[in-house]
Amino acid sequence: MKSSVSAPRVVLLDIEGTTAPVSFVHQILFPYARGCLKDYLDEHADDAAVQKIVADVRKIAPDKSPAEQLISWIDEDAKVAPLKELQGLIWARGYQQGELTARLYPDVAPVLQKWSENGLTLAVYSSGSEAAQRLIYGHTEQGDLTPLFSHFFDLRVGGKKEADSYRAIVKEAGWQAADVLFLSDVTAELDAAAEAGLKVCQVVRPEDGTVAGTSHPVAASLPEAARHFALPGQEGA
Ligand SMILES: CSCCC(=O)C(=O)COP(=O)(O)O
Ligand SMILES: [Mg+2]
Repeated sequence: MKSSVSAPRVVLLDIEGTTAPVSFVHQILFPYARGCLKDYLDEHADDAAVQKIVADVRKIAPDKSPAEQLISWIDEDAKVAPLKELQGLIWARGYQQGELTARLYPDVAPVLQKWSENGLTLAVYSSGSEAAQRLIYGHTEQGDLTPLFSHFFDLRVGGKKEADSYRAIVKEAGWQAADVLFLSDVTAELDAAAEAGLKVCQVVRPEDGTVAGTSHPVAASLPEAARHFALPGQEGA
């Protein structure tokens, strides 16, 4: 009997914990930004982008020095737009100078290639800024993967735990919610996406120690997620 459930046409992917190890983000990227932050703010004090970031930080936290506030946010892993914008600017220098290379899980690049070759639309939704997303996929150990993606969504559409953010994404991209599969390691993000009508799957990477939830399908890798949703790229699941 033919299934009445349609296969996804679009795969929307979280980054940290889904395509890139938490350890790469927390042990490489965040410390790199933390170490350079004060010097970067001083050296780029005249740049319009930095001035906007500092003004945005002052609006949120008027009683603290912007640099100290930004460092506190890094330490708390706060998903705050001005911090994410600044991290993207700082990491750009690291990638350009060859000090940073993005580590993805080994299954990721082959599956993304396979999905793209088979006509699936691929998109990113991460708390990291669009610039940071383009950097990470532009400088992977497997080369530049940015051409595989049609859209890069960040906190400008809203927080990842808000259903309205997913509604805004499908509207902006002109997709039908039911055609989109969202992959993330975070249950609250999946709850929000499911509330907006997206298909969802939790990626539970053993290396990250992610705790599996009970309300959504679970996969230990992208090939396993492909198998759940009858997508190509199931080899290696
Ligand atoms: C875009 S790479 C850096 C990721 C990052 O800054 C972050 O906060 C991770 O958030 P995600 O939404 O990808 O889990
Ligand atoms: Mg994540």
